[in-house]
Amino acid sequence: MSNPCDDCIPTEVTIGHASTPRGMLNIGGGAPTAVISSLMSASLESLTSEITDVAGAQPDLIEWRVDPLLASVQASEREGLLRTGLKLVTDQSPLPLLATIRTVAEGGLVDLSDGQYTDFLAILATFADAIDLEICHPGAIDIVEEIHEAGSIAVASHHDFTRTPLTVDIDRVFASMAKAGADVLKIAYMTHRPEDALRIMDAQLRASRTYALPVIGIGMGEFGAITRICGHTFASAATFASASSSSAPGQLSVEETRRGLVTLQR
Ligand SMILES: O=C1C[C@@](O)(C(=O)O)C[C@@H](O)[C@@H]1O
Repeated sequence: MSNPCDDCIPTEVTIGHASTPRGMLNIGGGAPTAVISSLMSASLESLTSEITDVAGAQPDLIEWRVDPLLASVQASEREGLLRTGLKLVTDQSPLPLLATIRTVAEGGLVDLSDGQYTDFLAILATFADAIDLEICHPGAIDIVEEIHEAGSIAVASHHDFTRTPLTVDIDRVFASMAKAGADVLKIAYMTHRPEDALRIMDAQLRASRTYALPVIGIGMGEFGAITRICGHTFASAATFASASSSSAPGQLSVEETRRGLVTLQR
């Protein structure tokens, strides 16, 4: 069967570098939908074993969710912990690494000042292969260039853990991400009915045809499960799956996700 997205502008983004032990991964364009699993450790002690567990599930890329670790200590201790954790994770991960600080405003665990959020992302960009950038966070747009100069990839993101926004609002979010110069555009919204999943897949397909960039669309919750396996049909460059622990409601395991992706990709 021909690719349903034949009329899209082909795009491929490389995450990581062949020169590191983590290697590199191409997403978007003709590449199969990549599977990403998250590290959710709240302590340095558990990070090492979690890396082994997550890598053992064989995703294509590892997301380090830094917010549980940062939330475990006082504000004054956070930068030191971030630097130590970054060294540990980049040294030990056998796969390319996406570093994410999910703030409370977007369903995560840590609340940072605006300056601290962007400062921490700039530190992460010096070693991590890709950086999640909450596009609505004040100052986020201003550090896209810094992320690029550090040799990393900017994955613009927008999350709503309560609902799926209206189509017009999702389209606007994608437009602001592309305008900011992001390399990958990602949305993740809570679904409560089948129509929510349809809206996400519709918007992600349109965005992939509008911008020459890889797009990731995720529906959280029960009705969103289909969005996690339909990447080939509806042009989602990557998806998230649980390995050692789940980082969002409705995630399938790496194995289930891969089986679904392979079944629908024919
Ligand atoms: O953006 C996402 C997607 C996600 O929220 C999900 O629903 O799988 C999981 C998060 O860890 C990740 O940063």
